Amino acid sequence: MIYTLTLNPSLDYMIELDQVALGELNRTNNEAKFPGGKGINVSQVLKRLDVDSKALGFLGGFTGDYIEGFLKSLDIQAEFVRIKEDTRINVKLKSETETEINAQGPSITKENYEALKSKIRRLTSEDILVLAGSIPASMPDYTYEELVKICNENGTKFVVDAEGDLLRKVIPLKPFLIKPNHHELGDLFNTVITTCEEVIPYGKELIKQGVQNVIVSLAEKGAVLINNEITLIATVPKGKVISSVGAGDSLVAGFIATYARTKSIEEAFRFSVAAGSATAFSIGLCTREKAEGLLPQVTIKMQS
Ligand SMILES: Nc1ncnc2c1ncn2[C@@H]1O[C@H](COP(=O)(O)OP(=O)(O)OP(=O)(O)O)[C@@H](O)[C@H]1O
Ligand SMILES: O=P(O)(O)OC[C@@]1(O)O[C@H](CO)[C@@H](O)[C@@H]1O
Repeated sequence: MIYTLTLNPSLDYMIELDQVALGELNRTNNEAKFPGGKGINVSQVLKRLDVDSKALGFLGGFTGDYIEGFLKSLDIQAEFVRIKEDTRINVKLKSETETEINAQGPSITKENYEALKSKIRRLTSEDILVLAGSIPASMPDYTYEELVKICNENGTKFVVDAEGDLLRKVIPLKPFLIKPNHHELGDLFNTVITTCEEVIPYGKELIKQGVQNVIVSLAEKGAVLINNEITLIATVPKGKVISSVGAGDSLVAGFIATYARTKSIEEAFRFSVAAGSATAFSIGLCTREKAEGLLPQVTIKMQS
């Protein structure tokens, strides 16, 4: 079974305005609410690709009820630890450019965390755990490290989509896949990366340090996959970006779903890029049809 873990889910409140005038009253042209948080998005895209998963994490308050109800209506299995405070609300503002304001998240008690850990302890070598997104500010930055050590004890494969120290600390623990974007990769190595070619030496260094597969996304500039055997560079489809929220999560879901079906890294990478772009070109997350429609535009080049 595929499990997704969202320790800091969100109700994503998307608002569209022609222009934002700071310090003035602004009125929207359009608004929408979505259940969000990276792991929850991965579960939603997996569902659209006909792959079942179970969503884990923390949910609380009216925002937590909304997300739980929404997942239920989509027939996505979920087993969240209920917490006292409200799940956060993240604001996604679309005007001439995209701006995101992500909240820090609720307090998590020791009991909440213990309850979560006991769920992770039940996973086996047949399972895969996707740890995605930030963690509530009240939790320490070794949280993912602690959780993936439990995975390693039980032979559970794991994928991490996170940034900064959360990501850094899991690298030696041999994740099956990590998916930093080029900014996040640059942060890991204290440098600035702007092209697919510049990604390669840093990606290879991550493989040396223990990562099994790394996909680095560079939005419209392409994506790079590196493992012990191959380095692949993908072109990205062209189109009108409606909202890129969840594009990275769709890439992760597209990769996992296709790899599970075909065991081909190259096919999985190609579909993952199409799925990421299909989301960027949609309101909300991609559909299977939209991703498949973009596949012919994704070309893969093998690098030495
Ligand atoms: N402007 C764009 N045009 C086409 N495809 C895009 C664009 N932006 C994102 N994508 C698609 O989405 C994938 C992930 O995008 P990106 O590199 O922005 O990841 P991310 O920063 O993790 O995304 P996010 O955090 O917004 O979910 C890209 O590999 C690409 O397939
Ligand atoms: O604050 P985090 O956890 O890093 O990111 C959370 C978030 O921006 O990621 C998803 C898109 O990838 C959104 O649904 C959500 O609001």
